[in-house]
Amino acid sequence: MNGEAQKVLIADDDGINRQVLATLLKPDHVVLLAKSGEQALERAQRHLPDLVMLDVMLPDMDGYEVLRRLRADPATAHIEVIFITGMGRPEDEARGLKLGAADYITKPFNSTVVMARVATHLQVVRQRRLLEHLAHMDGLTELANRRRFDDIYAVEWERARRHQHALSVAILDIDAFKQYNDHYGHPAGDRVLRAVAREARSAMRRPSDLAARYGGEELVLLMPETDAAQALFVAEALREAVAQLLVPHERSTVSPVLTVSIGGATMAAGGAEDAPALFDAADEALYRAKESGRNRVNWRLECAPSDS
Ligand SMILES: Nc1nc2c(ncn2[C@@H]2O[C@H](COP(=O)(O)OP(=O)(O)OP(=O)(O)O)[C@@H](O)[C@H]2O)c(=O)[nH]1
Repeated sequence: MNGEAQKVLIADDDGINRQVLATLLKPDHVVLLAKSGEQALERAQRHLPDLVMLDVMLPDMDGYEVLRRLRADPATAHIEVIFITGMGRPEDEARGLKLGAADYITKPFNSTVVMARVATHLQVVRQRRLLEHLAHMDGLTELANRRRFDDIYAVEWERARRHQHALSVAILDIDAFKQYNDHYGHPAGDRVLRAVAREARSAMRRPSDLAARYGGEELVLLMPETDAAQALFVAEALREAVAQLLVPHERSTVSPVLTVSIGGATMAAGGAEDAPALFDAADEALYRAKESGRNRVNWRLECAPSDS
């Protein structure tokens, strides 16, 4: 995450200024260019740069208006903006900063100072991203945490409903994990949880798939645009992959090695269950997988389409 070059959008109607700034920034950053306010907004929305270097005087709208519009759109609201301008009066600078600009640089500028300020602001962006990432992550398994799952689940459920896509969700529970902890110790239990999490992560092949840690020893899998047959296949492969880790579990009544049970449910394209009902169906399927002997996958094949 830290190694990627950060994107800087330079919005200035003066070709020479654009060139000078681009030459300074190109060695270490991905540079995008815009000549007008409209172009700056369009590029910002499309490329989501980390930082915008914004001239106050643009032909179609002033930089303050560009900044206001960036802040008004949730997708671009958090992009850092540095004003870079010939208007050096303190009131101009105060106005820019009040609107939420990170910095204000007056022309003619000193290249070394510009570079240093850009580096400082990009560092802040990097640290903020890292904090956001950590806030969404479970520390033990490095999977997404429950909060992250709940957010993504709500978004994907709504997307599936709107576009009439299938949506599959599964809950995985380690079998006889209490006995594992009791017999092998909690640190060994943690190692096992991490190993199962690694398998869950690698079972999630598509970019929109998500594996998350839902609670103590429960993981959840979210598979958008995946019908019941495909999701069941993935879940079965994951169950098998965990068994194939061949982690000895002397106290399990299910198998001599560590196993998992998985319950899943699929909202069929056009189905109209609500998001909690789909999750409850997966939970119910997990309960049945446990009840019928563990080390198995149980699927609620299709959620009933709505009557309406
Ligand atoms: N090592 C470790 N154990 C955890 C963690 N979170 C929860 N657990 C343990 O997971 C166990 C869950 O136990 P139960 O809910 O009884 O489930 P189980 O023994 O797997 O029984 P079945 O699911 O019915 O097969 C408890 O012993 C918890 O202490 C964790 O982060 N690390």
